Amino acid sequence: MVLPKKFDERIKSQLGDEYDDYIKCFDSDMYHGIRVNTSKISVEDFLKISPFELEPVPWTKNGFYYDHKKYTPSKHPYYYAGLYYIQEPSAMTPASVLDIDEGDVVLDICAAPGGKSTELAAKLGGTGILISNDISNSRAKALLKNLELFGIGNMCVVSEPPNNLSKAFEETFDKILIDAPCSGEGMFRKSSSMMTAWENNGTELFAGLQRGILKEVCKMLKPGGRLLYSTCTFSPEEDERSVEYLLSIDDCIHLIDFPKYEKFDDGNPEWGETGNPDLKKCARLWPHHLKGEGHFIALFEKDADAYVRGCQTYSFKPYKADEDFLNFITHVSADAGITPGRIEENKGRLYYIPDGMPDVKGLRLLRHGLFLGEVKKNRFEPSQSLAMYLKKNQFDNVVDLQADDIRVIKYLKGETIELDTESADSVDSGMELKNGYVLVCVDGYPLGWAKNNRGVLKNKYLSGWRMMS
Ligand SMILES: C[S@@+](CC[C@H](N)C(=O)[O-])C[C@H]1O[C@@H](n2cnc3c(N)ncnc32)[C@H](O)[C@@H]1O
Repeated sequence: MVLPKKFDERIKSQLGDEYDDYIKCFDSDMYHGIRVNTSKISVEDFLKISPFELEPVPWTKNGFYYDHKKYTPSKHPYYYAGLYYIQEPSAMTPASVLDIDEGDVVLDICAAPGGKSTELAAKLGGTGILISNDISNSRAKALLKNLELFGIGNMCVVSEPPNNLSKAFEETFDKILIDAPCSGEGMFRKSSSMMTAWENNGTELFAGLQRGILKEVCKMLKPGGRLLYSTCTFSPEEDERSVEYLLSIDDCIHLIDFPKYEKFDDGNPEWGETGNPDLKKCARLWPHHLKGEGHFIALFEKDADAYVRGCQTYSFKPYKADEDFLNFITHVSADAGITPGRIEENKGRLYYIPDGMPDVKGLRLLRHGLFLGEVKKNRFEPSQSLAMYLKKNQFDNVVDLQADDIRVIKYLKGETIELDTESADSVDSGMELKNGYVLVCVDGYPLGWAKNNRGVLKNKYLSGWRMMS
């Protein structure tokens, strides 16, 4: 492994005696992990059905290592059911360190493709709101898909530069995550292209970007709110010195401690410019100390005075439901929480707007709330996101197949499937399958829609989500 020369010199001086241990890491493969989507399934229940042998990631409750030579979790039907996210284990740390309380309004400002947003959303447990942003529109599309796959409805996906967000969301958020664009030194083992990018860009470019983001983000945090800053790089300019930058521009913001796994290192005041001893409150994850690729984490809190500004909530003209939609929604149980008074219509597309949604008008939105489906001539077509949002028992016409049933793969590939009426595929005992929309599930977890006509299921799985070969 030939590391970029400038990086090699710097890391040698940073690590001193530990340099050789760090270099030895490149003799072995990177670590691979999955993180259980606790908004769909508890860790305990997932472990009962897990198709993979798993080993816990010691610093997060729902993270596990898997053997990537043995398993391909991205091809299993449970992945399509949104039961887990495939994530490098140290990247699981930021969202696990940022505590989320019921009803929080949360911003993930550099969110794509959603590794941390999906966990923040799961921690909200259907309460509050998550605003997930990424400056790159194409990356924000992948973010939206991952949030929808996770079954998240109380969210908004935005693609804006931070200065536009800070104009719209003054002191709005209880929690903010900045998983900053960085030089990615912790990704060198994952891909040698990261080293080429490092050589082309260096660390200064990212340090500048990070300061631009931090400057805007501190304006959006509520008094008493918490902000987590993370990178997957080791360079002091982007870690301790970015933290010092934030402390220098806002007197109300200070670093706070958080519980650290025993193999996390403290931040290093000597790598900053001010020698601020509080930098020890940050955490550094090094690949030669633990089973992960590396990360840097800093947790901040904004001083709270008596006054906490509320946020202006989104106002909309509630949709006057037409008959086709009303017919469909009778099949959805009330505990799914889709109250007709909070539905907005835009050119035939219906969105459920969760309570407490901030005013997002004027922003470049990819999604606000839960996309329910489209009203077409004489019919309502439910969306893929609605299928993923619902629990099996919240729809009254369900086909539940087992993961090893060949028809699951056929369904995910977009094929028509036939039901074996003899063996009663609809697991809901006594429930007779009706013609019309059915929620297709795998082992009790929704995958998408199909339209039943006497045991023949016409495939309605979203074409862009289909399983390839
Ligand atoms: C480290 S990645 C985020 C990974 C993501 N948090 C996850 O866990 O999947 C950084 C992201 O920041 C985005 N980005 C870069 N500059 C930005 C800016 N000024 N404002 C918002 N996002 C930005 C990039 O497009 C990139 O997707």
